[in-house]
Amino acid sequence: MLDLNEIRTEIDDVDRQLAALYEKRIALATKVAEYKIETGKKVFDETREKQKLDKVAELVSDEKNIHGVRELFSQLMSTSRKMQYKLIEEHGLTLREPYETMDAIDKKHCTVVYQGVPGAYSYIAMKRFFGEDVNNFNVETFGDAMEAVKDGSADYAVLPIDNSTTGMVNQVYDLLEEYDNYIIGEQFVKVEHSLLGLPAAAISDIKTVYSHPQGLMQCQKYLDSHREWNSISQLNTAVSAKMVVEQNDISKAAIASEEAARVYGLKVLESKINDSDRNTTRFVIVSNKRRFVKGAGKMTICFETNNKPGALYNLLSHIIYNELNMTKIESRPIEGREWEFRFFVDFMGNIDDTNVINALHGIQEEANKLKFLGNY
Ligand SMILES: O=C(O)C(=O)C[C@]1(C(=O)O)C=C[C@@H](O)C=C1
Repeated sequence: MLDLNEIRTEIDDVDRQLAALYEKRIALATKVAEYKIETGKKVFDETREKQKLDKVAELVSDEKNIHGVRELFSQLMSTSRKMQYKLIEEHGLTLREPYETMDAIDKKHCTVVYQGVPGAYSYIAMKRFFGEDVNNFNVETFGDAMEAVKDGSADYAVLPIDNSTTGMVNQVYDLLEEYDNYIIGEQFVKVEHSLLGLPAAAISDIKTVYSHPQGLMQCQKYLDSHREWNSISQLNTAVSAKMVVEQNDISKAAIASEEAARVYGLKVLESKINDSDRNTTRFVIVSNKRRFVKGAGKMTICFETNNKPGALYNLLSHIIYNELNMTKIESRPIEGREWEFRFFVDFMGNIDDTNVINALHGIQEEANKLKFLGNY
């Protein structure tokens, strides 16, 4: 019978040696870092790492250990790189582009653009974030909103980015990558649909219901209980409300927000008719300036990787190693490159935090392309 304690004592002895050797190795890597600081040579040397892994594979006597020893040394070199990035940043050699901070967003003296029409959920998000009296205008598409921020006709745009039921808004993610605009705030809005009719209408009068396809889908159960109604898709929930007013027909109703009822003078025939009472949309506030609120606690970045095993794992390891809490990851196909993806990652932290700086330095050096999208 083997004695577990005895084996563990031997393991402890091996680990003591490993820890001492690890320290010796890191001390040498520190010297390499000093050399790289002086010469400006990049930390990540892919060729050297490949040679190293092949070399250590030759050093093991049992073939079964090749895989393990390669993995061990790739982790050792990964940690060595992260230590070097930290030293380089401490030396003032940052890869960060300049940015400004502000105490707060001046919500009184700004112009805000949103996509849609008054009463739409973007309009509600805008009012919630900037206040009722905000100076604003609306445009037809998300791209128009990004353009208005880019050319300065609006200081900020309010754009829906994720919904708790239906997921990411693909187009907004793609626009964030395309434009040099930055996220400086976010606003969550609980999406609560109501059935809106003309002031003279009663539920028993309704024959036709207008809404955005999402609005119809999110109220499927309610609509199933009124199968005699005819459902018709429209561009927008608020546009549907506007149509009910324009057609002035008591048999027509819209599924939209109560805010839309107020804006268009409609009557709420039934409120909270959505199937899930946890339906929430996250909106982002976007600016063309790299100016972030002091103490902002969430970062959004976007990066591309090679289509190689472990590439994503390696990039995310910078977030883990620097003890940052990743809250979201999404991927989108890269246009023109079949089956290659770009990743959007949210993690908690401020652009001035040392661990954020070190993680970004590592990702910037090791990703094909890193784009910093905001701090809010
Ligand atoms: O040899 C170097 O250039 C180092 O920076 C050291 C080291 C290592 O730890 O072995 C780390 C990173 C490089 O990608 C390659 C090797």
